[in-house]
Amino acid sequence: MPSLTVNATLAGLAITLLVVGKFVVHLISTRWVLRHVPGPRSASLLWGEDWNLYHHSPGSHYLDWHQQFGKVVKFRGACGHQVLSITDERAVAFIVGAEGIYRFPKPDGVRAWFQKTLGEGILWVEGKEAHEKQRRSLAPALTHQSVRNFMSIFYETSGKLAAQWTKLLDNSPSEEVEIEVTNWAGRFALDTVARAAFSYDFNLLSGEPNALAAALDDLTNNENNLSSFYMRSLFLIFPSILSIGKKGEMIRVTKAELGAIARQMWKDAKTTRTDADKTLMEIMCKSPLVNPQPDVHCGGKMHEDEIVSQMRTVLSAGVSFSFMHRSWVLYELATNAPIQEQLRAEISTSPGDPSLDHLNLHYPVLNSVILETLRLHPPILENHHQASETISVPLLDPIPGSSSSQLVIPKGTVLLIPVNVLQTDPEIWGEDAHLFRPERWQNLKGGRNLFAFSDGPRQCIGKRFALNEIKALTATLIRQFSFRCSYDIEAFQSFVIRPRVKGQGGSSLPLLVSRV
Ligand code: HEM
Repeated sequence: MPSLTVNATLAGLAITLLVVGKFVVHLISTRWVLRHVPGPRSASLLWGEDWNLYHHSPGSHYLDWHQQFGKVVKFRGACGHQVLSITDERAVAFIVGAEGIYRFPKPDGVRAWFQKTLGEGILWVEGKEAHEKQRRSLAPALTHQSVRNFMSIFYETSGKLAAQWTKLLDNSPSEEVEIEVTNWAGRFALDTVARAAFSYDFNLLSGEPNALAAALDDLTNNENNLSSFYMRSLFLIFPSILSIGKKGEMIRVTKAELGAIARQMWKDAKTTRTDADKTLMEIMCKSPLVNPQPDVHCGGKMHEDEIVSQMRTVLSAGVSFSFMHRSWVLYELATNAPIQEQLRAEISTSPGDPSLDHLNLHYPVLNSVILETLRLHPPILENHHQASETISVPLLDPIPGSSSSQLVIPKGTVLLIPVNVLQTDPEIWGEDAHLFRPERWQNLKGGRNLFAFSDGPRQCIGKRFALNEIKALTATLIRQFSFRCSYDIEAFQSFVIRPRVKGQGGSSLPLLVSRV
């Protein structure tokens, strides 16, 4: 027996040494290949730049570094691992485009996060064939026509939110009430996406507490505490950290709860035949990939677990990626009174709820406000990738001191595309790029694209859904309410970029709301 224990200990030691040895060899060889790439000196031996990145205004270091070192910057993350931050247009287009995207998958840690929280759905899947299969099954549910059909849901949930805010004003002795907008934006997002995806009504807009909504929020709300920092910093190199502690338990519980709802909805969709393709689930159900014979009930090519992961993914992406955008739109309107007035005047020209086409074609102020907010407040700050092999990437501008228009990225290197740097580049957006100026979108001469939804074969498949949902909500709210902000609000790094009252912990956006 003792010899068994000794053998097991020796085997454990050997495995640890092997893993550490591989990590060290990787560090040394990567450092050698990337030695000519400029970047900041590491602030800490253990945490590299992670501590600074986490505790300063989101993205501010990326702005400084790219201004100082150019369009390819090297820095160290935790335990000395090298990270490349890339804004070179040609390199970015290559990495996220058809040629690069499957050779630059998501880093193992990011995939582990999606697998543990959502399952093996489209945000987790890698490899051209497997990804395209999942994407084809979802795409019909998020086309222009499908989103057109969801407009009535968008207006209905927007109306419910407006009714709740009216009730708060009715019950207030004052003509103005302070409303914590991020909480309502989360409720709105979950109710809307669940209605569109499954015809399921969480009824969060009733204002009652809801355990699932709270769990989803907790999962992605970091509040700059130490344990969140360790988790965020280490999961890219040691993905197994996601299974431990309070956060690990939270991840398991939320995944199980979302899964139970998705499974029930899947069962209902299999047994309920409808003539109209109403929900995302029904549309997926009729996809030939899911159902080889469209006239029989669902089943067949996609496994039930895959469908459940997919629905969990849509719910989570539809909420977590997008609900802060709603908050930032209201924040920008509250702090830019003339633009708020302009928008209200534009919306008031239409008596009822404008159709999707009408919204997109005849409301230039609304459209520019939505895009300008996404430009200045991209919910996802960095787009992460990892080289699956050693790859030579084309550059528009050679690295300073070099004449080569190619950058060799060693296998295993983690790289990121800082969205805030791309979207505030003065060369593209002008010297006032840091300012909220929606009118810039009305005089566009082409060539200016947002990167907030990424690009290429893996760009956001819910982009149309997200944009039209926020337009319906903004049009509904601006007609009825006026917004002011009396706090100093700052952005902070969480899963997405959230607002909070300056110096306070959790995410919050208290706005003063009154009737128009
Ligand atoms: C403002 C709102 C949103 C933003 C900024 C956003 C942003 C993004 C980004 C950057 C990606 C690429 C992630 C990557 O692989 O690196 C993505 C992917 C995705 N998004 Fe969105 N998203 C938003 C809303 C939505 C909504 C409302 C839905 C669903 C209804 C959705 C569903 C998805 C899905 C399923 C993917 C995976 C696509 C794939 O891998 O092929 N998103 N989103």
